[in-house]
Amino acid sequence: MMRVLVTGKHGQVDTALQGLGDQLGLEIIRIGRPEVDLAQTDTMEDAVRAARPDVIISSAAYTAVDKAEAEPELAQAINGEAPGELARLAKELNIPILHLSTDYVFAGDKDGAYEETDLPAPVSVYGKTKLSGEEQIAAQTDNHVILRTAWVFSPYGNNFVKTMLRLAESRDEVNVVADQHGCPTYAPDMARVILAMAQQVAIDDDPTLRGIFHLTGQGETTWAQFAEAIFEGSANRGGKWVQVNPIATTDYPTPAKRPANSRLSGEKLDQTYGLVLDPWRISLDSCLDRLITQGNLVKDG
Ligand SMILES: NC(=O)C1=CN([C@@H]2O[C@H](COP(=O)(O)OP(=O)(O)OC[C@H]3O[C@@H](n4cnc5c(N)ncnc54)[C@H](OP(=O)(O)O)[C@@H]3O)[C@@H](O)[C@H]2O)C=CC1
Ligand SMILES: Cc1cn([C@H]2C[C@H](O)[C@@H](COP(=O)(O)OP(=O)(O)O[C@H]3O[C@@H](C)C(=O)[C@@H](O)[C@H]3O)O2)c(=O)[nH]c1=O
Ligand SMILES: [Mg+2]
Repeated sequence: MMRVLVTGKHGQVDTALQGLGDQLGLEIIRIGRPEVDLAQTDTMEDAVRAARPDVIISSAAYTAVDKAEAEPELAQAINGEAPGELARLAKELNIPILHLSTDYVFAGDKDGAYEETDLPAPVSVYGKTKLSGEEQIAAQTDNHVILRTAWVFSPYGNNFVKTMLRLAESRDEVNVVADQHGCPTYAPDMARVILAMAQQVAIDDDPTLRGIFHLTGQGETTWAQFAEAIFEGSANRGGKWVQVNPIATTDYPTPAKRPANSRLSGEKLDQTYGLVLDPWRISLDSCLDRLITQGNLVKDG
């Protein structure tokens, strides 16, 4: 049975990995706070070795994009240094490491979807620290896969879908930016693809399976259109409908700058691994089924 070490114990992606791993009969060992604090890299080694992993999935991160602007050192420790230490351990253990990164490594001024060969140029502290993590992984071991994903949503943790459903409880309309374009990605769908990739790299040393891959839901949207789809889906399930007023980014000031276009191309993943994620609208239906129809919003929220 493959032993998979995952960083993060309460996040969207680590929770989805645990759920699917259990179904597939894989041994998923999650490490995180309080025992392992990625801001204290010396807390990691014992826990990683004790897990005797066949593969490491580095998912935990400092993901509060706006707050990171005020805490750059902490964000760098967690998003930059900790992945480097994990990759050093992976190298010592002679196992592959799969590391989650973000669309926010890009500046957002490209016309089309970003490919793996496009040059990152992050415009936020979060984006800069995540790029540093990519670089530190690559510096430690060739046996790595960097998975850039985006706009992650799920029934777990904090995400835009749950924020919108929560806003619906107190508002009849909501202003949402309509000039930022990206690809919403469903955590359980990511888990399917990530575990398939992990199983493949664990048994195949082909270098073309390694390096950077973009991993996002099919299709694209804006935050405003995403919000509209969320409220339509809510209304279809007997939940509340809220009017979305599309606004410009300049009318929604935030501490962190976000890319105007961070759409990612999934072509390399499809061509190399033959893996694609589901269209985000289909996955949104699954997510809303779990949050509204099955009434998990309060329980998980
Ligand atoms: N969410 C998104 O929209 C996107 C995410 N990504 C990337 O995907 C990965 C997974 O994201 P997601 O699951 O959404 O993240 P979440 O914010 O849902 O979860 C983050 C996890 O990291 C853990 N963590 C944070 N700080 C520390 C620390 N100092 N020590 C130990 N654990 C820590 C959290 O633990 P605790 O509960 O204790 O805080 C939590 O388990 C991340 O690498 C992220 O950068 C990329 C693109 C989009
Ligand atoms: C809540 C809200 C947000 N917004 C805007 C702010 C922002 O531009 C956009 C999304 O807001 P959020 O704060 O939910 O999303 P944000 O924290 O920017 O999400 C990012 O998280 C990190 C971890 C990533 O890696 C990215 O891929 C991306 O998913 O919507 C509105 O316009 N109206 C609203 O009511
Ligand atoms: Mg946020």
